[in-house]
Amino acid sequence: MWCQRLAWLLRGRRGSAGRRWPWLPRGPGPVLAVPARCHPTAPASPCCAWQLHQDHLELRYGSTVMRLDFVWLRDHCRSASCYNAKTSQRSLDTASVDLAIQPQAVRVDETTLFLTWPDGHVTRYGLEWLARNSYEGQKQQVMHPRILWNAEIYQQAQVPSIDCRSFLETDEGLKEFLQNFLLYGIAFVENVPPTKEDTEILAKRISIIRETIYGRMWYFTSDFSRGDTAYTKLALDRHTDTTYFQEPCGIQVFHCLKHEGTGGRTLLVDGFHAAEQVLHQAPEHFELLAKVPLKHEYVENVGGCHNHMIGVGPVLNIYPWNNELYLIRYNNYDRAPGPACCGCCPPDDLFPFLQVLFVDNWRVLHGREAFTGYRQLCGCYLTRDDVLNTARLLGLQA
Ligand SMILES: C[N+](C)(C)CCCC[C@H](N)C(=O)O
Ligand SMILES: O=C(O)CCC(=O)C(=O)O
Ligand SMILES: [Fe+2]
Repeated sequence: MWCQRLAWLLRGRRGSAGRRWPWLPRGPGPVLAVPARCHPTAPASPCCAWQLHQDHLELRYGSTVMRLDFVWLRDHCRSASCYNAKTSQRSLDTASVDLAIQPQAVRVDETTLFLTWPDGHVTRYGLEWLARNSYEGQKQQVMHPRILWNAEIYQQAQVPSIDCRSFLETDEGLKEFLQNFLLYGIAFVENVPPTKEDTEILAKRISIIRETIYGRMWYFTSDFSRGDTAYTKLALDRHTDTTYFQEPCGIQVFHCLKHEGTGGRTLLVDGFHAAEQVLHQAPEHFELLAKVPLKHEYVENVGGCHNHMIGVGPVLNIYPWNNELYLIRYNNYDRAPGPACCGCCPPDDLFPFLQVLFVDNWRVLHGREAFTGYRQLCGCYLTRDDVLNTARLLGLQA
């Protein structure tokens, strides 16, 4: 049961959350004078009918049957005194709504629901708006469309890299890039001059750079300037970064500026795909990975750098209200002493890259092969909200 529900949530659909608005009143209350019977609206809109119940209105609009609680209907009123359309903010004090409120009169025409409340206040709702914003309407929407991948799926999909100029200069280029990023959790920009400054321009096109203990834009090479394996020539097995932050960085940008030597290829694993495999093959392990909190820490005492960061959380982080997996925290290097963790990362996906790579650090694990010679990368972390904000402004579902 748990297993099945999670299976489709991994692919980014909305769950049938167990409980509806838990803060709404339930149980006996005054019964409406209007008997519960069906009110078809004008013959011109046969697709809409409604029925009053004790604490809610049932409204059928097209194929959507909505259960609209009276408190919800009063609270969401879009009249000028209840809602500021200029700021898109609610002005109504929700706490002032009588929890036993019932409308005095209800009318529905082809496009609009009209409610008159006991104090005479009138609320109007567009039926389209209700269908989009009601629980039932939202439940049907795909919240975060995703394509889960392994090496074969990703290669077959032939996801194009976006040209740097198109990314920087056109909304279409940026939108295509973000669509790929949202679907796969990784996306590439090609033909970027190999400098930190050019990489920064790309980062700023989609987000705000998240400054961390590593700085804002960083360079790194195998000089052990920081107390971390990333600053060596050693292989790095698959991991997500900053697991030792309370909120791990949302997105990581990598740009390989120079490599005179061998090896050093980037490994990428879609952690959500891996989680899905675990869910099917060993649901009890999935549950363990979702339940057992692990402590991660970053203890650094190298040169002038002194840091002690701690972040705690399970490997698989799941929203309790809809069972959606939203964040993977997996870094065996940075796991602090404590309970053991089950390895959860099946096959490796290998990517040589010279382009700028954007990685969803909440979903996709990265690593690298050991290498020889001089290898220099630059990059930065991005704030997740700002990337999603840019995507939404371009009309994408994020
Ligand atoms: C990316 N940059 C080189 C700046 C830092 C690397 C941080 C490495 C750390 N072990 C972690 O996984 O979070
Ligand atoms: O050197 C690389 O390609 C990646 C190193 C790494 O994991 C990191 O910097 O976060
Ligand atoms: Fe890393």
